[in-house]
Parts: sequence; C-alpha cells; structure tokens
Amino acid sequence: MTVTRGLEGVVATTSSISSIIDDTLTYVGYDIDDLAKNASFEEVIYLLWHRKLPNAEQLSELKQQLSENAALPPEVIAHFNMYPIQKVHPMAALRSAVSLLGLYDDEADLMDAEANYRKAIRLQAKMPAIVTTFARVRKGLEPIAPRQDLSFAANFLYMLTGKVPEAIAVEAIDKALVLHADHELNASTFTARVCVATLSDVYSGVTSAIGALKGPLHGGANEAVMKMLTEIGTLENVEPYIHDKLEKKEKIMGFGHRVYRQGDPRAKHLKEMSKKLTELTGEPQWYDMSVKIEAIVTGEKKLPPNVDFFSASVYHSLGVDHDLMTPIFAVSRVSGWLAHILEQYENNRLIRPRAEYTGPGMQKYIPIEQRG
Ligand SMILES: CC(=O)SCCNC(=O)CCNC(=O)[C@H](O)C(C)(C)COP(=O)(O)OP(=O)(O)OC[C@H]1O[C@@H](n2cnc3c(N)ncnc32)[C@H](O)[C@@H]1OP(=O)(O)O
Ligand SMILES: O=C([O-])CC(=O)C(=O)O
Repeated sequence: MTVTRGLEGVVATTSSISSIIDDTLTYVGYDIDDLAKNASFEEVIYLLWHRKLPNAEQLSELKQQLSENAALPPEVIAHFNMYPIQKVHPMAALRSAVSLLGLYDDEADLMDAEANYRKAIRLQAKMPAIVTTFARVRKGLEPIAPRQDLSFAANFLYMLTGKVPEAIAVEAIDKALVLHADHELNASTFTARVCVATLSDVYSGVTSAIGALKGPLHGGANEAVMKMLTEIGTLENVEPYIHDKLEKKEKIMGFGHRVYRQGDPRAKHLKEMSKKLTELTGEPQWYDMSVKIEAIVTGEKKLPPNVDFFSASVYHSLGVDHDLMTPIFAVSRVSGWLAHILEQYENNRLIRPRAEYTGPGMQKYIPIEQRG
C-alpha cells in the first residue's frame, strides 16, 4: 500500500463545479476574477447549482425563493436561549443549528432530486439568520427578521445590525461571499461529499462540513489571522513577532495552501477591499500590518497569502465580531457544499479509502484476570 499523507495530489472525484488549474480558480468555467468584479452572490449560487449563469427571470426567481425562506422556525430562534451562549463558539452554534433545522424540515429524509434542491434553497436562505440571530442573542439583543426587499448580502448585514447597510458594506460582503463560495475538493467540501455518499441527508452533509470548516487550518484561519493582527498591535511589532514565530517553526495563519503555489487568486481582491475599507474606517494599521506580514512571509518562506488572510481585516472593518468571520465563510461556502452534495447524489458511490495498518501484529486475547 502506498500512503499519500493528507491525500495530497490524490484525485478523488470528478466534478463540474469549480476547478483550480495553474493557480487559476474558475466556477463552472468562469474565472473568479471575472465573477468577483461582475457577479452577485445570488448569481453565483445559481451558477454553482445549475452549472450556468441565470437569465434575469431565473435570477429573480432564485432571489425570491431565498427571501421567502430566509426566516428561521420559531423553535430554532428559541433554542439560542437554551444553552450557555456566551461560552459557545459561533461555528459550534452554527453546526448545531443546521442540524436542528433538519428536525423541522418535513422533507429532511426525502431523497429525490427535487426535494434535495428545495432543501438546498431552504438551507442556503436560512444561514444568515442563524449567524445573525446567534450574534444578537448572545449580546442580549432581539433577533431581527429578514427583509424581502434586500439582497442576500444586504439582508445579512441588516439582520446583524438592525440597520439598512451602506452600499460599500453590501458590496464588500457580496464580493466576499462570491470569493468564498466554492473551492474544488477542499476539506469541508470533501467532508460533505463523504457524508452524503453514504446516502445520508443534506442536513447531515452540511453539518459535517461546518465541523470541518471550523478548524484553523481551514476556514477558522480568518479568525486566527485577526487574533494575530490584534496581538501584533503596531507596525513596528510586525517584524519581531513574525520572526519569533518563524524561528519557533510556528505557522503564520492565512499563509500557504495545499494546491496554490504562486498564490491564491482570491487574495488580491480581498487585499484591495482591505485597503479601501481600512482607510474609510480610519484604521489603516490593519492593512499596513497585513502588507508587512505578507512581505516577510512571502520573502522568507515563499508562502503567499490565502483567502483567509486579508478577509480578516475586511470583516473587522465592517464591524464584524472576530469570531463571526468563519461563520460568514460558511454562509457563502454552503452554496458550494450544496452544489457538491447534489452532484454527489447524481452519480453516487460510497467513498471509502483504505488505511495502512501500523499497529501490533496478531495477538491472543488474554482474560482480564490474567492481565498485568
Ligand atoms: C480556506 C482555507 O482553508 S485556506 C488555508 C487556511 N489555513 C491557514 O491559513 C493556516 C496556515 N497554513 C497552513 O497550515 C498550511 O499552509 C495549509 C494547512 C493551508 C496547507 O497545508 P499542507 O499542504 O499540508 O502543508 P504543510 O502544513 O505540510 O506545510 C508544508 C511546509 O510549509 C510550512 N508552512 C505551511 N504553511 C505555513 C504557514 N502558514 N506558516 C509557516 N510555515 C508554513 C510547513 O511548516 C511545512 O514546512 P516543513 O516542510 O519545513 O515542515
Ligand atoms: O481548497 C482548500 O484546501 C482550502 C481553500 O482555499 C478553500 O476551501 O477555499
């Protein structure tokens, strides 16, 4: 048996959703640079689920379906008061809330393609309300119901803050959602596919994926980046801080990638946004520190920033609590998970690799009274 640690380079499935070839990322053949400049998140959802861009009528129908399904069942709203919310990480809360949502969906275990698509809409639509309701309840604030006249990105900010957001904030969140929507067979998407390949249900697939995204080597890195920036504190402290970490062989969060070698094409869009937003908020230090870290880590370690690096200062500038950064990633990535889940169901085979056994050889069972 040949073991490929971390399955690096192993091609585990075919997929027509997104591709990474020579450091270029495409969704269904559309370059991420093109989509980041031109597409709304709702268009991207349609693209990932239907493998084509929507026309105006199809887009408006999807928007309406998302709006109509955006509110949470009252039982799910109520459950946020049933656990020690201050002590809970929002990704753990999101994981549990998605699982709970499945209990209130009459079609949860219905496995035909139309029912699965309807569940995809309901789940995608409700993700912002889960994150924002959690965020408000833990601050002792009332949850805010979604508005049907706002875009997906605007509604997210509205439900978080209670105010109709400014255009620049909507643009930033919308672009971030577009950039995070799908990424080939990343760890959380693979997790979702492994789960539903047992013919388990959509809610189980997404719940598993949220668990995988939570870790700091994957989606959790954006929160870890903000923690690092906060610890560094000043521009002068960047160099000693980063050198100390590198000397201790510690990882610098937001850098490196399993697939990209020259750089993550999404990072430049977030970098641009970070510059703009940190200037607007009068806190350019977050961008300046980030740029200095980037220069050291790319210069000395030849590791370019990934999608999580500049997203940290972008979300911080929008006033987002630092531990909500990974949940925002999930609000976007659920579109990709759902696309992959539906694709897996279309041509399913159980995913079950092998392990090379490294434990002891054959042993004889010893009765407990004879064991030392
Ligand atoms: C949305 C996303 O998931 S993007 C990724 C988000 N994660 C992060 O930003 C966390 C920091 N980065 C990392 O941990 C890694 O680069 C990963 C997890 C993204 C990729 O991991 P892998 O492909 O398994 O690479 P691996 O961890 O084996 O690193 C290879 C080498 O580069 C080094 N390296 C990789 N990333 C970093 C980093 N961020 N800082 C310092 N060194 C690093 C490793 O220490 C290792 O060095 P060695 O060969 O001397 O031991
Ligand atoms: O593809 C990966 O390994 C991680 C990543 O960048 C993502 O999921 O967006």
